[in-house]
Amino acid sequence: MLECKNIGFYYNRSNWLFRNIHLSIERGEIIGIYGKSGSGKTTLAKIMANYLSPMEGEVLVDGEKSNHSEVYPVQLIWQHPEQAINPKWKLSKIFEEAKELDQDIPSILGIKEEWLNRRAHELSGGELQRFCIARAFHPDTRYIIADEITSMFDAITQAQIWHALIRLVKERNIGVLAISHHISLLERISDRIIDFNQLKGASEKSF
Ligand SMILES: Nc1ncnc2c1ncn2[C@@H]1O[C@H](COP(=O)(O)OP(=O)(O)OP(=O)(O)O)[C@@H](O)[C@H]1O
Repeated sequence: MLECKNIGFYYNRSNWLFRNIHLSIERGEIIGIYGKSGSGKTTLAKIMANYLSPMEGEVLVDGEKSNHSEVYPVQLIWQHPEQAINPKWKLSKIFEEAKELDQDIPSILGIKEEWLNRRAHELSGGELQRFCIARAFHPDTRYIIADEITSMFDAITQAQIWHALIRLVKERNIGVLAISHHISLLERISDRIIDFNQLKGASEKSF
């Protein structure tokens, strides 16, 4: 289980962004989360993926705090794939770096052989995002935080990407936190849905 226990965070000492966040994600479960722009969803995602440290509380991954191992078991996928991939690299380098990736992952995600010889700016955002998703499926990954990962794409691309991602996480028993402003998308993909504002307001309740 991926657990947020009593998490509190601020960027500015005089103004807590949120406090008392309690949230648990089981392996194999997909939780959808929505909420007002600027409410702190991306910040919580960064805390859960160990990019930021909370001022209060702790994140436990299957009962353990981060041990700063090489590959963190919680992988974050961002909204903007073009910012997550070095523009100078040929895409084949993504897979050269991620040597331990299962062979079947690129084809499940619809990654075409011919894309591997191109650089990031020679692919569309939807094509590029498939590489970011593939890379997140390291054998050590147990949880994925998906922060608005398809919001820039058309409905068909969005459906294709989520269809593949759900197949991969269910096969591998990976827990997912999906952040989106599109509640209709969350309704289609999630096992349960949480309003981030409720999460922020719930001092005692655990989600
Ligand atoms: N590095 C930073 N330094 C200072 N303030 C920040 C920083 N990053 C984010 N913020 C502020 O923290 C608040 C929460 O931002 P965050 O990106 O977590 O919200 P969000 O709920 O994900 O928003 P959106 O739905 O628009 O993506 C915002 O007011 C934002 O301006």
